[in-house]
Amino acid sequence: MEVVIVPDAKAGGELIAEAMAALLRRKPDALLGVATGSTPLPIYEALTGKVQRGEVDASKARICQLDEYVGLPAGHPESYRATVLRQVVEPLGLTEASFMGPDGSASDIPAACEAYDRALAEAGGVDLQLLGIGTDGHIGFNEPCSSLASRTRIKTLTEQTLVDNARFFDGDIEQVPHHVITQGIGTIMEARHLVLLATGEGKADAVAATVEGPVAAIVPASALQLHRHATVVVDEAAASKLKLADYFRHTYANKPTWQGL
Ligand SMILES: N[C@@H]1[C@@H](O)[C@H](O)[C@@H](COP(=O)(O)O)O[C@@H]1O
Repeated sequence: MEVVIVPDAKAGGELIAEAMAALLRRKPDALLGVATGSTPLPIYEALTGKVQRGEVDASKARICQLDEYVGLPAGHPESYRATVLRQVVEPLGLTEASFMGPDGSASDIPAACEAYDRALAEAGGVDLQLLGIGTDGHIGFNEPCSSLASRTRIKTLTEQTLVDNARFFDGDIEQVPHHVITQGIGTIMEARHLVLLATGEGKADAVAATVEGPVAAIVPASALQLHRHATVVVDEAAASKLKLADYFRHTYANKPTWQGL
């Protein structure tokens, strides 16, 4: 696992967007797994800027979703499908034809979950999966004690996540769906490159447990320790509880430039 400490969220966004652009230059039809929440917004902004300035061609890129609420009416602005279309697909100049996501309004949820896992595999697998992290260490919507081998399936949100996400629903916790579909941890681990961005002091405990704690289902993001190509990008605030922060700074500062992320 590589840990990169950046000065702030904007620098993290720029660094990761450049890694995505480099991937698209090598593989124009790369399948990019995207995440929702506030954290990845600087990535999408930076990548859109690169596309608009002609620094990278994203016209063949394919985008896939990490997770989704269950039971929101189709087209609800806070569904993750609508969010990803608004924040990523449209700004990159893509259409829904380049986009894949699980169907949170399906009548047969287990079938929809299986279909999504199958669709990801049939698409050749995810090339680069962006991840945020919940304050409780979740990735996607894999809450603490999710199986580290889990596949895409339905999950129930913890009280903490309901509280954290109420801000997207007018601050009203009653409006936050209790159930979600999420790529499982086993599914996420099949992506060829995992890139987790965490910013702000509120994520410092979760980051420390993810990077320096034991691999344990109580901290779902700690599964990244078992991935062959996982990059954790953190700003100074989110890095503030890392014991090895100076080592991480040193290794990144001395990294050969050809290596990329
Ligand atoms: N399902 C999403 C996660 O994918 C995201 O990482 C997390 C953190 O969101 P934020 O980046 O807004 O803190 O929120 C939600 O729970």
